[in-house]
Amino acid sequence: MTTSALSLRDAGVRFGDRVLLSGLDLELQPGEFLAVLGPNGAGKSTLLKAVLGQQPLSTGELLIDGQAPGRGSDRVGYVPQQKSMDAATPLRARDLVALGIDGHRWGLRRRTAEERRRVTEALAAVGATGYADAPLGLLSGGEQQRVRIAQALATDPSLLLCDEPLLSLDLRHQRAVADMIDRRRHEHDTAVVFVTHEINPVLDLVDRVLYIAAGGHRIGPPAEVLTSETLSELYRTPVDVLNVRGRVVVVGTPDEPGGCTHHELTPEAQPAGGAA
Ligand SMILES: Nc1ncnc2c1ncn2[C@@H]1O[C@H](COP(=O)(O)OP(=O)(O)OP(=O)(O)O)[C@@H](O)[C@H]1O
Repeated sequence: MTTSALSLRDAGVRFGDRVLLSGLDLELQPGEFLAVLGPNGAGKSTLLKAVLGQQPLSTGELLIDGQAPGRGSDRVGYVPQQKSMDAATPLRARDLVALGIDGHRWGLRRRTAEERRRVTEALAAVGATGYADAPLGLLSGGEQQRVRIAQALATDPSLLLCDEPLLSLDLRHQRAVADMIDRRRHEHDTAVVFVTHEINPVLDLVDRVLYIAAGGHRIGPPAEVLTSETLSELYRTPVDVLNVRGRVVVVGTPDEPGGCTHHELTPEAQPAGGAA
């Protein structure tokens, strides 16, 4: 039997009286693409922190490739939420990627030829060779995001964690970044955990969705989880999954500012029975 890239058994996280996650069971297979959805404060980033070994579980068990999580593990690549980089930052794209390989080591030392080759390869794999030596602060948001992904993939991890990697990218760059991650998981069997508020750009790539809300969580294929019935149960309030002008949108969630939608689904992925 294949070892799961990520295994969660009865996993839970609570802060005082506040239960964020409980009874979470998940076996994520190598190469599988899991989208993690849910309103602000639901616990999506906390789940990533648990996988990174930065947040202990309150209950249950978490294994990566059959082993306990640990900080600085080569087995896990992490693309953190995008923060704009200071234009004056002295780091080059190449330096950031190199930190993905040896950032956990203390002190200055000369990088080996093998390490330099891995950095060059990682940059080439995301199409960033052209700006490998450019200062990071001068790159566009989309270019910086490619470099972050190169950094996360430089150690050839078996599990890639992405926290809102499409944030502030235009549609073309969203697609390019999503396709890059998709190619990686197909070519290297890298499992992907992809936290996002906007499912639409990756819906055709996603194998399963983990939707976390105050009423608990659901895991399954998008067409099973993203339905009026399931989301109404999760939010404990009537929520509709609608088809509007050829797009499916989720309306009625308590976290919608001014009633606008936060998920848009493509018509092909419209959950059975979920459209108006
Ligand atoms: N160490 C901690 N102690 C107490 N509360 C915490 C701690 N870490 C996180 N929280 C709380 O847990 C909740 C979940 O936070 P988390 O960042 O996981 O949410 P999220 O689903 O990623 O939200 P967003 O979509 O806004 O990024 C938040 O209300 C946060 O304040």
